[in-house]
Amino acid sequence: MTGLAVRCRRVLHIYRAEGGDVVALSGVDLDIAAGEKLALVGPSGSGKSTLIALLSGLMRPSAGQVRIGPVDIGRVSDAELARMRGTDLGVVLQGARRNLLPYASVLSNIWLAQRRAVQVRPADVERPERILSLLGLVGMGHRRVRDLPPGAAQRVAIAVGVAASPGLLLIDEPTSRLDREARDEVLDALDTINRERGTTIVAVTHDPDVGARLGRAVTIRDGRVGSEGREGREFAVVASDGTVQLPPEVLENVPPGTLLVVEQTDGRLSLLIE
Ligand SMILES: Nc1ncnc2c1ncn2[C@@H]1O[C@H](COP(=O)(O)OP(=O)(O)OP(=O)(O)O)[C@@H](O)[C@H]1O
Repeated sequence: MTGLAVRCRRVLHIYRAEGGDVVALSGVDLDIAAGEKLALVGPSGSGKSTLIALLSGLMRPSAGQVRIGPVDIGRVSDAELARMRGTDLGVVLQGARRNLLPYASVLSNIWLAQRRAVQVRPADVERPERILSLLGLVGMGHRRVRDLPPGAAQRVAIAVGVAASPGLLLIDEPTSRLDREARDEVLDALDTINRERGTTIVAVTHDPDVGARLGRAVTIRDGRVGSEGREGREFAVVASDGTVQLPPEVLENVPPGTLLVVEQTDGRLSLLIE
């Protein structure tokens, strides 16, 4: 299927924990066009994995709207959500081998991932050999997953993630613990999938080069969109409630409660400390 667009509005997510509730996301506004590639970056604990879990339909938001294509994840039935997870949404968890059956062959892993889609929309499902070729894995179909080097295992995990031809591929840390060559092969594979199939790709990463390579890098900070990098420039982002996060280096000099005067002149917006 072709790429799916994503729309998040004022997304809030709270984990109910014994020691007290944790607000993991506190008003995320984010639009991703169909067929776009995007990196989610940000400090540890800022909410990236929570956002990916919501986009992959593993959890529903506590409040706000998460829309994948035409579907509102918060309102759709459990059965429909389960169908989407086996077909429209491809998920690659952190650590390639967590996504794979180690004693099965590469081709068996791909066939298993296609089972649901073969029943629901067979016309969209590509031959496994074609998927191997998309990911630069030609000739590896009969190898056992446990015998593969880390870079190839990561590409097999991605092959499994895209096996059902999803419109949205979500991938957590696609290049962590890979050497430079393997990392480039993984990034090339993501480019090929995006270019040839129009799949929307969202990757969580701590690697700034991955963010730069994907073209758009959204920084999640304190459970919200903190800033966005495009073509080497970093931008502040206005949220739907009108708030803007100041960059951390600016925030160091502006303690909470500081009064600012906002001035707008000829397309220029200035914040002045009184
Ligand atoms: N199952 C859970 N129960 C309670 N709190 C959780 C749970 N999962 C995550 N959190 C908390 O929610 C917040 C956001 O966590 P999340 O894992 O989404 O951040 P992250 O940006 O992905 O971090 P990392 O880069 O370390 O993976 C953190 O404060 C975390 O401790």
